[in-house]
Amino acid sequence: MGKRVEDAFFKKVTAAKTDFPVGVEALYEAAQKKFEKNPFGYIYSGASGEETLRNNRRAFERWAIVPRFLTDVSEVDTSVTLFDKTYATPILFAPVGMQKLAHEEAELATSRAAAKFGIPFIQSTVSSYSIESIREATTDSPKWFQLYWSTVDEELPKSMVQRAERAGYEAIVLTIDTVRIGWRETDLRNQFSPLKGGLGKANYVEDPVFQRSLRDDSEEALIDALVQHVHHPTLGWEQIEKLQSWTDLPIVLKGILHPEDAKEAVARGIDGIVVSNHGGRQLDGVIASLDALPAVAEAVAGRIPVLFDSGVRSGVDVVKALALGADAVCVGRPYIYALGIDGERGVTTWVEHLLEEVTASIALAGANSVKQVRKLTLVENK
Ligand SMILES: Cc1cc2nc3c(=O)[nH]c(=O)nc-3n(C[C@H](O)[C@H](O)[C@H](O)COP(=O)(O)O)c2cc1C
Ligand SMILES: O=C(O)C(=O)c1ccccc1
Repeated sequence: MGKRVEDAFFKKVTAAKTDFPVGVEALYEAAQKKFEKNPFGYIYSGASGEETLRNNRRAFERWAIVPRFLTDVSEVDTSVTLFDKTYATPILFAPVGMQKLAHEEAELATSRAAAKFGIPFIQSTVSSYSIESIREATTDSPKWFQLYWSTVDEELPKSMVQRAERAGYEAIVLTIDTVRIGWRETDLRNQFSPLKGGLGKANYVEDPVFQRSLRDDSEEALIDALVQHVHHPTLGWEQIEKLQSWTDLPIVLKGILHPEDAKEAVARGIDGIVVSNHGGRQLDGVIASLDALPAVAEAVAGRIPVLFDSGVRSGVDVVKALALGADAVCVGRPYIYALGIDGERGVTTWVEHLLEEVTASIALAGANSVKQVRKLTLVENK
């Protein structure tokens, strides 16, 4: 007898019909039906004319995989090693704030779903549940903390980093592309601001440093302080040096698009970067994230991990991003749609589909590990 091959597709297609939407179009449509108009607008939309949002997807469609055959792909190793830790898949959940917009259980549900697969959950500074309560919900699973700097009081980011460290988080992801919020026309039309609604306050209200910045105990004072702390237009390398002095955790800069910024990060002892344009939500008209990836990966030349996000919607997309130089890939909106559609169960089903597609795609491309995926040939479609 030869090796028995597990074909997840064959099993699924012959099993009882799944009631969860299959594929990105169906996921989007189901989410649109389920969500209220304004939160949905906030989640799906991009900045200004949404040129970058569209280009993030177009960039994926421009690349084509040139597969190899007649190699043994009976076993596919999807694991990756980042900062000396090995994770079962090359996927991470991108930091998405205020997940109560999608579901009452918010990050408790998404972090639990991620935990089932050993997927690192990157918790946002503006999450709906605090660092401590998410830790409680998912004690042993890998979690990273995304930091928004505060220009108003630098003791606040320091305090948050220390809380994340105490809670056993494994890395700090400093977002550098949100010195202020992008020009979001859908939200302007809808007059919608989740911060104004008090969402995203959980990490702040539980922080003693934040408490001392409140002028009184009104809801208005709280929201005012929240908005003040989130913006950080003076963020620079000087502040990053302070961050490095506060923690021994790996520091990852999220939002790199220029190879020179990537080189600077390496030179300054940064541990990792995320090539990202924030899902087209910040400056519209910037380069598609996937178009920025090859040059950034070349500049980094394997010295630190290069992560990628913005526009990943399928297992094939994951393979393309890895082949173009990413060491691992973050997904944003799709897991939030799945959360809104069916809570923890929805996110779990969506991840199952994604991972099965990742494995099938790697094998069909003629690779049997992430290392081999990174050597695949990709060409630009004519
Ligand atoms: C609703 C929403 C909220 C987000 N909140 C944050 C956040 O708090 N911090 C952060 O660094 N990025 C945030 N992002 C950006 C994501 O981390 C990620 O860069 C982006 O969603 C990736 O693109 P994708 O949605 O096309 O996968 C948010 C994105 C969305 C859609
Ligand atoms: O909406 C976002 O993309 C985002 O990153 C953000 C930034 C500050 C406050 C709330 C959300």
